[in-house]
Amino acid sequence: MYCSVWIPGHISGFFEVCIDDCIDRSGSTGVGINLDKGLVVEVDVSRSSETTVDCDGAGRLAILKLLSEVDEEYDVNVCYEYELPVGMGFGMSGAEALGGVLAVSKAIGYPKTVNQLARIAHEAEVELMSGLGDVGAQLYRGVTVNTKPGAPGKNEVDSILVSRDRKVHLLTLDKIETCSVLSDEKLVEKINRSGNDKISRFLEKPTLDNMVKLSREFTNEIEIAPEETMEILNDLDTYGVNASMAMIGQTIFSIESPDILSRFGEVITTGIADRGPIIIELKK
Ligand SMILES: Nc1ncnc2c1ncn2[C@@H]1O[C@H](COP(=O)(O)OP(=O)(O)O)[C@@H](O)[C@H]1O
Ligand SMILES: CC(C)(COP(=O)(O)O)[C@@H](O)C(=O)O
Repeated sequence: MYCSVWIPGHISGFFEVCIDDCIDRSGSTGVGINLDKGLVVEVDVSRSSETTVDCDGAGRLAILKLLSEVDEEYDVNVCYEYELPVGMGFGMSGAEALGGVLAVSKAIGYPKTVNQLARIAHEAEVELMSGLGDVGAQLYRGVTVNTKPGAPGKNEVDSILVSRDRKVHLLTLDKIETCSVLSDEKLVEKINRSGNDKISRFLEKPTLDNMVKLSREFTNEIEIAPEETMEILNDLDTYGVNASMAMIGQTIFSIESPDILSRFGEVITTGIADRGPIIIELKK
């Protein structure tokens, strides 16, 4: 049994961490952009005497959680085709988890709604601290505004529509392990103070340009950007380019002037996703 799915990449511009004992209330609020580059997850599944899943991280945990709900045992072979780099703030761990459960449920014919599946992926992400709001946002297209934290179905995600020709330009520098930031209490306090202010101010003027501007203020205030990233952002200021850091990775994103951005390294240009997850192929 085989299934392949596609999940959009997601950049968070600013966010607030909201951890609760109950997974349905645990996650984040914040504003982000779903990209038309993302992750393809392919799974090959066969019946077995013992369940095995041959990948790591959020994808593995999410698939194991899903399979713990069924009586049969399966061998799951997982293959990822990353259209964006991992660990650089593109929600690839969320895409692994969401893509994994969507593909396996289809492959084994275990019917569940999108929110039921996404809740499992969200739970895996929150348990590993590899993401908080990505899975909830990745179900949608465009620019997402997460105003109530929690598992998909219990959270509240609004969005803004932007013209199809808007692009996002990305300069990827290095990885930052998401859980290393989220497990630092002092840092989370700083993130939450700043994030809360940016979300309110975004809602007063919900535009893509304002999103990038507020993201940049957030980046300045939370002080997690490594020196090289901050230097490039400051240089971009002198050229009048509105840019910020993708949370949480050493990636600079901008919605203008790819020519100026490319003076600092190779630039990836992507559109803004006009769809959420899709099933590419299913073979029983
Ligand atoms: N606790 C963990 N154990 C194993 N793998 C992990 C863990 N946390 C994250 N990962 C894996 O590390 C990679 C990077 O995750 P993350 O830092 O969340 O970056 P991204 O910004 O791409 O979502 C992903 O493949 C994810 O599944
Ligand atoms: C910013 C982050 C907490 C992590 O994002 P990533 O590093 O891309 O997994 C995200 O999940 C969010 O809640 O907005």
